Amino acid sequence: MTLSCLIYFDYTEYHLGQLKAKIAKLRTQLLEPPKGSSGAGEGFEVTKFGHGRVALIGFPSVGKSTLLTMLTGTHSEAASYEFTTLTCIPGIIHYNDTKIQLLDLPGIIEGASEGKGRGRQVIAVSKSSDIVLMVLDASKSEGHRQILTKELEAVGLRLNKTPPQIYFKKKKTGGISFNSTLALTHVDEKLCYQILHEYKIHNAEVLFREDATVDDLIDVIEGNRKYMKCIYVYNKIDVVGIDDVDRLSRQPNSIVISCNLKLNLDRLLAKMWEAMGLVRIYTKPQGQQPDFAEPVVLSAGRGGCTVEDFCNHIHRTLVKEVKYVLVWGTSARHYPQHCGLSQVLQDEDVVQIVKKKEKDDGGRGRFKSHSNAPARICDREKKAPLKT
Ligand SMILES: Nc1nc2c(ncn2[C@@H]2O[C@H](COP(=O)(O)OP(=O)(O)OP(=O)(O)O)[C@@H](O)[C@H]2O)c(=O)[nH]1
Ligand SMILES: [K+]
Ligand SMILES: [Mg+2]
Repeated sequence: MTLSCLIYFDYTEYHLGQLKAKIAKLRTQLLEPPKGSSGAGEGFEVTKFGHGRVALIGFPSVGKSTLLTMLTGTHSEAASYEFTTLTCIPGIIHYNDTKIQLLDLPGIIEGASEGKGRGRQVIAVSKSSDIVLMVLDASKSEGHRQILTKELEAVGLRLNKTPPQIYFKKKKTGGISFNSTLALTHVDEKLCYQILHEYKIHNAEVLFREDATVDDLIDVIEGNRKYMKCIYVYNKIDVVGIDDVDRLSRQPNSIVISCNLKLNLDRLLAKMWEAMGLVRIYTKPQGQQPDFAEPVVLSAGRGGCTVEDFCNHIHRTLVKEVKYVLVWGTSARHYPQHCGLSQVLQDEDVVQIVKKKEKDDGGRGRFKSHSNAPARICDREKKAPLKT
């Protein structure tokens, strides 16, 4: 069913929508890196390493370098003057049997997205990361968080947001078909046409599945937005009052720390790990103990990490050979559970692949010694021991 828009838009609304589309278009053109370059620039071309990448973003002198040194042990010069750091400095965090690359970056200021300071390079590096830690000085203006969010939004980064629920597909013919599954209050058919017209799109299918805004529609048409998780890290809580600490720590996606007093750094690591959505899978060869020393580490992504993702990670042709898999862990209803390729795996699951030509050994040779098994599996086995 199509619900057309019931509200009345005046001229200003249409005009504003068109203007927004024009600005978004120009910005995209402006930000395109020159052909053949990654957009990062000298001092910023750091090779990816480990199971995930985290960027430290913030105003100058909020304590980014101090934090990198504390969390990774890699020294990054810290000092009381602004712009101490001028390039990208990588370090490694070892956490939960995984390696996370942490990147220290120069401080950025208002206007960074337009190239002020090393803003462009810093933002290009953040875009290549899996999550962002926005480091803020707890004693400074709270407006800093909004300024930085705006700078990152200007270059297509969307922090702690999910992609708009708008289906959009360009067509070769047929004109524009505009539909929605609910009443819309921000965009109507005419406004949508005008915006598509701005992009010289005359044939397309548009379906609104939520009451999205003009900005959401432009994001979907532009298609190059990056949706990332961001943790707001309020540093230097040693110099502010307890009321401020309390207030800041209650904000969503936020954590308060003090590098000087080594306060709350373990909680920061746990929060960072959680935000990264990594899934550790332990493999168990036929008739042998699981390999608890080195997990296969995958990113859960939006749809979760499936058995198929796991197989593809090991070898690209493996999927074709799989009859089914045996799974132990929180994703299994009973031990071991026979699963297909679509089973969504969870952190610390144990997986044994049974290939088409192989005989199922029933998961034998498992967990004789539980000493180094993931805690969740040990707990479960204590309650209902496995038959071997
Ligand atoms: N009081 C207090 N000072 C801190 C803390 N962490 C860092 N600092 C100080 O803040 C100053 C700036 O630290 P840096 O680590 O250089 O900050 P930065 O964000 O890397 O700065 P730029 O590289 O210039 O952007 C230094 O004098 C640090 O000693 C903290 O937890 N409390
Ligand atoms: K500094
Ligand atoms: Mg620094």
